[in-house]
Amino acid sequence: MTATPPAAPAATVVPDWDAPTAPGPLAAQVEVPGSKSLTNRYLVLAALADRPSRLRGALRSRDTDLMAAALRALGTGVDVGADGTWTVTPPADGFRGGVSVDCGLAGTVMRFLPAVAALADGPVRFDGDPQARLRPMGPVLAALRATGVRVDEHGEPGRLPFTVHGRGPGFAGGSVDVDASASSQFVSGLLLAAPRFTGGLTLRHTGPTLPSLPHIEMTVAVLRDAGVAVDDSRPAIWVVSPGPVTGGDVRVEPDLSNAAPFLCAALVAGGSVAVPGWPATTTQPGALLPGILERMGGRTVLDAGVLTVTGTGAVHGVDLDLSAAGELAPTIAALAVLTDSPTRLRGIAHLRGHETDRLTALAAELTRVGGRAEQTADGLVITPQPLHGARWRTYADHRMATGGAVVGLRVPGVQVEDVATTAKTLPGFVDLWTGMLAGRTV
Ligand SMILES: O=C(O)C1=C[C@@H](OP(=O)(O)O)[C@@H](O)[C@H](O)C1
Ligand SMILES: C=C(OP(=O)(O)O)C(=O)O
Repeated sequence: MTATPPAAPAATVVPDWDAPTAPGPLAAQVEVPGSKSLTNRYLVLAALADRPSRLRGALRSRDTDLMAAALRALGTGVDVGADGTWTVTPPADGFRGGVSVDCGLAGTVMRFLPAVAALADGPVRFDGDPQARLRPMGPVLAALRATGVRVDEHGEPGRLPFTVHGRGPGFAGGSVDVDASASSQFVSGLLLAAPRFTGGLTLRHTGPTLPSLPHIEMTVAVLRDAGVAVDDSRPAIWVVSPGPVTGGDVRVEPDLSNAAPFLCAALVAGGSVAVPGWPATTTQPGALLPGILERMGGRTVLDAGVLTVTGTGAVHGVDLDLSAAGELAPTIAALAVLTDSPTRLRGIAHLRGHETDRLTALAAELTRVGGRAEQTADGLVITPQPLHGARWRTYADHRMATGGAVVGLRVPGVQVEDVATTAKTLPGFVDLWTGMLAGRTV
């Protein structure tokens, strides 16, 4: 008799997703859900505000659910109505300590909430997914310590897990030097809570580079919209005055970075993809997409708030500094392997500290499908080659998954591992993608 090994529990088996090839030129409209970055900023500001707020068009996803859960643990009321409107009620008696925050893999949760926790009336413990424990946190913890907050680290220095010992509503804030070359979120997180420090905050960036400047401008813009005085007149120095954060109603823009794979599909397959709700002006780094896609062979038209991208199937390589918009890099890198000339992406060394080491992950997966992809000190060089199907690994990274979908449009047999990881910021991704390929309005 042969002994059969016990079957693995069914729940651990996640089937790969066969990325569909494009059936022909596209003619689709895709309604992209709300911006992760704006939703999580508005949630934090609403929790710090002087009255309840309502968020319309907010993103419902793992990262925003984690932010809501953390703010609830700290004593904030966060309710999602049947029509998708979020109501946020700040805690009447200040933030509650003695609680834990699960950051998942969300940079916005792990970087935005430690400064809020400094206002809590006791210790707040932070932890997250195994991969979250690899993401850099040190400059945030050092800045809090420099202003008198006790922080206990429980693992590797400068990483999750750690405990912030809240100083209560009388926390003074002060003046800090922060090296934010590894993530703009170090700056954003400290600035967002700063109006509630009794002395406000002066923050000076000291590092050699500063990625994702639009995301810092987004932070300054949402603070000003909430009535907070922010002086950003000197380069790399921000001064936030103490004062009330005005609550109220806000509408969240669509997530332009999540629009990227859909818009890229028009270049790869030919035809057109339209995204409604495209803002005329925005601080989202996705605002750079039309210019990038034009350089790569697309035509873009913004008319009455609808961005339409039209392609022919011919895609060209580019030399691109993506430091302002690093979160677009996985999608652009996936597109770049389908071009007729090499691409160089620069200014994105900090992607090594994203959901995964994205430069290593992209080089590995683009090579696995037959492309040539080499890492440089601050980016990637991608040279198109004849491609073939393969299992596309995703490393728990939503943008690796959507990148695999882009490659699969042209390359038969791309099987995307754990496509459900897209739920980090875009839970309905597969339905939107298949709807787009069927030429529907989705
Ligand atoms: O503040 C934000 O909402 C974000 C800032 C950026 O982080 P980095 O500066 O770490 O790249 C971006 O990549 C991330 O997706 C969202
Ligand atoms: C870098 C990203 O996320 P996070 O907010 O977790 O840093 C991203 O969404 O590309």
